Amino acid sequence: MSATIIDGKSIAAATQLEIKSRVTALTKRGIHPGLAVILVGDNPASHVYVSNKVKACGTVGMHSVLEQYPADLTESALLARIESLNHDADIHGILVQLPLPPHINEHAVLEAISPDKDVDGFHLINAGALMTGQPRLRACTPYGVMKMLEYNQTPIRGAHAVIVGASNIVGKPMAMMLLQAGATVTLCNSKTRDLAHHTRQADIVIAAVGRAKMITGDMIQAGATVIDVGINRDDNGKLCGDVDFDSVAQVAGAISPVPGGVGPMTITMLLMNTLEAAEKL
Ligand SMILES: Nc1nc(=O)c2c([nH]1)NC[C@@H]1CN(c3ccc(C(=O)N[C@@H](CCC(=O)O)C(=O)O)cc3)C=[N+]21
Repeated sequence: MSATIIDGKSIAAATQLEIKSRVTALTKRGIHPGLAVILVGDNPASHVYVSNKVKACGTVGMHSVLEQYPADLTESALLARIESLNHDADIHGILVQLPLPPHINEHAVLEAISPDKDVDGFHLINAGALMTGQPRLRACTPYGVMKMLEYNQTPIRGAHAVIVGASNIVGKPMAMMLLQAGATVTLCNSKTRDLAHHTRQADIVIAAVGRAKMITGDMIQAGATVIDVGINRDDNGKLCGDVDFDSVAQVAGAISPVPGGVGPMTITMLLMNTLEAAEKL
């Protein structure tokens, strides 16, 4: 193995220290940053993620509330709850954990959150602001990936970045952030012909497809930086990413692992967004 490991856990810890001192400073001025997390239904993975987010708030000295509702909560009840949090002076960030039960319209819920409290960065206003180069609150996962690239000192200006996966929550905002930082961006999707042809030309590969170990060493240019956004279970039920770590680590210059890569950074940037939302006040 030759690649440098981009250790999301330690970058997350360092970033959380910075967040913590800014939270302390803000609290001294009488503003105590607060996050509300709403979980509807009983998806077991969501429970784990949500409790990790609430725990992380404690680590940086933020206030948090976790609201859990049964899977049959009506959409109008959820919208009413969001509206009340929009006006709650103790709450600076609102996160509604996805996925929602099928009877609830996800778009309607995301647009109901005040853009100033939309710490997921999923509201149309925040997505549009990023797209037009005036970023406000940014989607946490791609924001975290940018931090990881920065810590690794991966050159971005003029580099060719290939993103695999064009979702609204990762691929598309990732493309905008890399573009803004001066990369030439290729955004691949499930219909892309000859995916390996594209990934092999990349200085930076971002894997965000949701298919276990589908990016293999033969698809990577020697020395490239590879960031793995995937969270899957392999045949043995073990947590793994979209990148086949063992083969890619032989050729890449740097690689982020799963677990311990993008996941901890996603949570950290959620805290950063909540802090930024509170500081804006
Ligand atoms: N409104 C909303 N915002 C989200 O940001 C959001 C969401 N809904 N729904 C689900 C996904 C998933 N997600 C993760 C965050 C951290 C880890 C994480 O920290 N993972 C650890 C491992 C955790 C484990 O052991 O399962 C790691 O990669 O090292 C994983 C997944 C946020 N999401």
